[in-house]
Amino acid sequence: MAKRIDVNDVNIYYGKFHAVSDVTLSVPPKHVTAFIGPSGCGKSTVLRTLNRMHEVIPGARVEGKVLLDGENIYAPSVDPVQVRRTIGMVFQSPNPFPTMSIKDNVLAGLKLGGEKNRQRLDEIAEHALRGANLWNEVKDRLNKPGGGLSGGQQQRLCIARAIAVQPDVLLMDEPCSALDPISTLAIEDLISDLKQDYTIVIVTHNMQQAARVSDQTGFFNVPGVGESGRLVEINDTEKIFSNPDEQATEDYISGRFG
Ligand SMILES: Nc1ncnc2c1ncn2[C@@H]1O[C@H](COP(=O)(O)OP(=O)(O)OP(=O)(O)O)[C@@H](O)[C@H]1O
Repeated sequence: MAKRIDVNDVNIYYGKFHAVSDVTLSVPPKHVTAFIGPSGCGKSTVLRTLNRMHEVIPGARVEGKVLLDGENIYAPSVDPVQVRRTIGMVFQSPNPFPTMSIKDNVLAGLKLGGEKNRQRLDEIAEHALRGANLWNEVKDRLNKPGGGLSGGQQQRLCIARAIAVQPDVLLMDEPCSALDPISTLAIEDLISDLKQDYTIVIVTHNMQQAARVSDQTGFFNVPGVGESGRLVEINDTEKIFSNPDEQATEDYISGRFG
């Protein structure tokens, strides 16, 4: 079930480096939210705090609250592994297990969770592969290695793996940056389909992509080298790209910097 995320006054550190300052934003369910901004402004860092992936980096820490339908995912009683199941992530380069079969790749997260019923696993694999728009291309070779698929197919396999565990939210960190234009369009179409069921947050370098796929867009910026990144503005995508509130957003989207 798609859920809402509220980020309240979040500050993010790598050791002593204060990488991102004072981020407050809301991500509505069944919408696509895009994060854009110049390199190093903290887009991926903020994305990783939304499912506690940030914590796997030694020395990294977060202050503030991230609420999933009102529950703070950083509360001491919350298990970060469970958070990462509920809030799934798709990475920049497709990262299937290359020698593992296509089906087992899709089911990797579920099997870790202990599900053993074969018929149930087959149904879930088909459902996830259909959801990721890959079923027709792979249904006759489910037992062949995931590494044998094209880059775009591998990325859709990773999306199938992420949705197989039935998350509430999908985070995508530049999911198309390693893909050709046709595979990119396939993933963008898929994102538009997936938002019927999921809350989606995507980091992208490609402003046209943000304009094409997202409902709201957050623009991040960093004032200078070694300074903290900040969220300059978050608004409806149409507004960000036509009439943003902040001059810095206007300058960025019109190509004056970054
Ligand atoms: N593992 C890390 N250790 C230390 N500093 C890091 C680490 N990862 C990122 N940073 C720093 O945090 C800041 C934000 O980085 P981040 O990768 O979030 O930016 P970004 O906007 O996603 O950049 P890009 O568009 O280039 O991917 C940068 O100054 C970066 O050097």
